[in-house]
Amino acid sequence: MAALKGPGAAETHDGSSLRIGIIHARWNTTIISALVDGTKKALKSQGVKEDNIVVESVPGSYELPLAVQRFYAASQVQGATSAVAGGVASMASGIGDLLGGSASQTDLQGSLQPKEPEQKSKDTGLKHAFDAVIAIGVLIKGETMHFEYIADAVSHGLMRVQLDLGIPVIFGLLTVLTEEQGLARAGLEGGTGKEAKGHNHGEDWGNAAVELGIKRRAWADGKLAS
Ligand SMILES: Nc1c(NC[C@H](O)[C@H](O)[C@H](O)CO)[nH]c(=O)[nH]c1=O
Ligand SMILES: CC(=O)[C@@H](O)COP(=O)(O)O
Repeated sequence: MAALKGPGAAETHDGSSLRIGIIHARWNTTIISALVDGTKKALKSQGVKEDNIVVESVPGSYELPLAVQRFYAASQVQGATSAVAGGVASMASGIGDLLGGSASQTDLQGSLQPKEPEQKSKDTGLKHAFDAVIAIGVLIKGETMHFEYIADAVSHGLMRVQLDLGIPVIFGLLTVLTEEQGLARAGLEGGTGKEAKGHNHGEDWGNAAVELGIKRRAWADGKLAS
């Protein structure tokens, strides 16, 4: 019988034009690493290219809301800078065209020279602002009220950043009462090897980022599902 609880079958989308940011806390690293892996696996299965997944970390979950905000702003700066650089490059190539130098390279005597092989940039990823940011953290209840305060502050902080920025901020925050609960939700129930069981919630977060990234773009163009 299909599971009653959970997001159901993920919608499939072509994520090949998306640029996704992942920002994760480092507290409870074993669980975090599995969640980040699960997230990346889902992103890639929906067509997002490795080069277009940018991963950053912060010490703890409390740092996530500000980090998402600034991380996204950095991607906007990068997008604007590369657009300007692209404009200058195309102007330069236009000047080259006027001088007759774009199709072939000539030396001063005018003899035909072989064209230099095109320089392949090492960084081949997209440079536009992120289409979605996935915030990942794991809060485990301890002896004090620390957990409750952080869980509340981070949840509200991430929602606020999401609405302020108008971009999908995927809520990848586990708020669990025990380590076992955290391990199970990262697909690590029963161990970290082949025996590991449990649903890795990172996969849902990756799928949600692609779906929302694509839908937000369509909505921005006034396109609605018919
Ligand atoms: N207890 C957990 C924390 N605590 C650390 C805070 O998030 C924060 O880094 C610190 O207070 C400095 O501002 N973080 C988690 O991600 N998970 C926890 O279980
Ligand atoms: C970092 C703290 O404030 C720490 O004392 C929280 O303790 P607990 O996780 O046991 O509530």
